[in-house]
Amino acid sequence: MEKFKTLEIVQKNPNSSVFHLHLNRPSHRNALSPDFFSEFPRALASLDQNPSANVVILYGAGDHFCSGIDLKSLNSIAERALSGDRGRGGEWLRRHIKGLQDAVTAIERCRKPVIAAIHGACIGGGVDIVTACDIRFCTKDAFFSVKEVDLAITADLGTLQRLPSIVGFGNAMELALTGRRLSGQEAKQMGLVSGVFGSKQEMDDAVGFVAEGIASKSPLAVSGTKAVLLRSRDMNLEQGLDYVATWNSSMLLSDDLNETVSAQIQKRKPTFAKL
Ligand SMILES: CC/C=C\C=C\CC(=O)SCCNC(=O)CCNC(=O)[C@H](O)C(C)(C)COP(=O)(O)OP(=O)(O)OC[C@H]1O[C@@H](n2cnc3c(N)ncnc32)[C@H](O)[C@@H]1OP(=O)(O)O
Repeated sequence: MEKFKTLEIVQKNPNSSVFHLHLNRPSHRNALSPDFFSEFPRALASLDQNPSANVVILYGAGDHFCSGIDLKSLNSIAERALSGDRGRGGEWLRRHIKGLQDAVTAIERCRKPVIAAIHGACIGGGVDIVTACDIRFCTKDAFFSVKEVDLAITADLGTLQRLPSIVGFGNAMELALTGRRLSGQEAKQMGLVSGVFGSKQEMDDAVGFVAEGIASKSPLAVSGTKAVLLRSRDMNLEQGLDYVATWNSSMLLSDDLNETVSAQIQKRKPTFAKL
């Protein structure tokens, strides 16, 4: 497995198909550096391609989940964009931002579900990341902030596009315009997270349980559910129904379907081939 500077992939239990991906720069509160943006899509692609991995849990190492963009990297971005011709600098900046967006969207490109387990701060770019995740849980001491507006930035790595369908348009607008801190408890009430836990250990245990449950299901059906829900989010009802009919016309009649039916009749747990 590739070694990363800003990330660590851990398979806690060799018999489990749940893999952990740690944002691993705790001395900087897991601030998102240029190295992170090149490593993150590679890490997710490797998990996508790893037949032993069915589910990924995303954690932050140390006291916080993520402190957002590495503030020092913003200077070098500005310097590069402002050196030389304005138009060409702007064109470079547009491509650069799209590259950063692409790194976050790697979460959605991963066919396996990615679950965010959030403790401490989840700020700015951290919110971009967790809103691209498939499920979110947090501790009661977690806090969230769509902080960009306070740095004179229009958030540009996905929060403004993904947050409204998670918490509703009005809540997303209020959070993004104020940049205010949202507590773990309020994040649960708003629907940003599916559960809030008293301690990190409690969250780790509960998230591990949820992940193992998903990992025990047909990997084909799980990846199909992720793919179809994500595409349907961006389509109207008719297009979404058409898309899932086409999807299932090629993937419904799998060995996994026979296996689940046989297992139910034989009162045993089903086993599935890897994806
Ligand atoms: C093209 C643009 C694309 C994307 C743009 C995204 C925008 C954003 O992400 S906006 C959000 C930016 N982030 C912040 O404003 C958060 C800043 N950090 C904090 O508020 C706090 O550090 C904390 C996360 C609440 C944690 O507090 P604490 O535990 O007290 O740690 P500190 O002592 O503050 O920090 C320790 C150490 O980490 C460094 N650090 C923290 N955050 C960042 C960061 N975002 N970038 C770079 N470095 C960071 C901090 O400077 C300290 O370093 P020392 O060298 O030890 O002093």
